[in-house]
Amino acid sequence: MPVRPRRSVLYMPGSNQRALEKARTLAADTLVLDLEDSVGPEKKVEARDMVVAAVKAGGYGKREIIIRANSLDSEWGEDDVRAIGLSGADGVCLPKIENEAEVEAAIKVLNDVGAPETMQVWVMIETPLGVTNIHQIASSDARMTVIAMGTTDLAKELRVPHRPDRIGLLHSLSQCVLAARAHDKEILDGVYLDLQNDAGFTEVCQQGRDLGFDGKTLIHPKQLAAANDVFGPGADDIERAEKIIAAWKLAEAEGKGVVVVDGKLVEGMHVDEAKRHLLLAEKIAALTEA
Ligand SMILES: CC(C)(COP(=O)(O)OP(=O)(O)OC[C@H]1O[C@@H](n2cnc3c(N)ncnc32)[C@H](O)[C@@H]1OP(=O)(O)O)[C@@H](O)C(=O)NCCC(=O)NCCSC(=O)C[C@H](O)C(=O)O
Ligand SMILES: [Mg+2]
Repeated sequence: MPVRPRRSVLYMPGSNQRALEKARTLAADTLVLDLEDSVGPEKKVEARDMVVAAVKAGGYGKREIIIRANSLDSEWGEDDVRAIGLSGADGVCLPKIENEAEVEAAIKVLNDVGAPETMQVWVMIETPLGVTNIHQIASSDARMTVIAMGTTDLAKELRVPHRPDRIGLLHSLSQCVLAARAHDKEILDGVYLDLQNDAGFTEVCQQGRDLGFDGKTLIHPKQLAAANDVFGPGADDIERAEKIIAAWKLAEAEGKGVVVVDGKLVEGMHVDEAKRHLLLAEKIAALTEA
């Protein structure tokens, strides 16, 4: 899969015009314009029209634009997916996915409406059944590129408390990371709800990165800087990646398959990792270029 930065993925209610406007100026890699849980039933249709109009009006620069639809089994889901398919957004996010058939059903709606082939499908895993079936879900159609954890719903369904160490969620989170990697998908950590606790937010970002997530889903602009920092390659990573690649070139010229950099053994897989860090850093820089 091509490398694409998704360090910071900001949700906003599709019914909030000010947020849809403000998002054009925010340092988010991806925006998720929500039609599901943050929009009340009486505003669903209006919000759908608002997000489609906002995407068509443009002004979001190089930010990736995803629209979260209502479930296909709700009264709004199918019309949402149809409208999103023709909206010009980069993808549709499907909430509470529990099996591959639900993904295929949404893809059929996209294909029937003539959505571009490049339109991505994101799946949200936020129920015990979704976690249990994650390998089947992660192996579905090539349009399916990203798995996003819905940890608020999942914690409720599992009946686990929101603890700082997320002990009750760790098994599910790691299962989903494993499936994402096995099937070459990207995976995003869930949201952090306590907007007053900046230190706690940074810690949970670090935990997510260490568990293997590519980025974090967010609910407020104040969370962007820490997520971008934690999930981006830092200056140290870039310096080490450059050293590894330079040392590897020399080693190759000498016919060696291993080399030691700053006292640590480096082999081919470290070189691949170093190249990925540099590519990600390049793509991040490109996002902010005019
Ligand atoms: C949580 C909020 C309701 C707080 O909103 P507000 O009181 O307006 O915050 P501020 O006054 O601090 O806002 C400051 C400025 O930033 C803009 N803003 C705020 N939030 C966003 C946002 N998400 N995107 C874009 N812009 C935002 C305000 O407009 C202010 O701008 P300005 O006028 O220039 O001062 C609010 O943050 C919010 O609604 N957040 C998103 C909630 C949401 O989308 N929820 C659904 C997705 S998460 C989910 O569903 C969980 C998942 O499914 C699971 O199960 O885990
Ligand atoms: Mg949810």
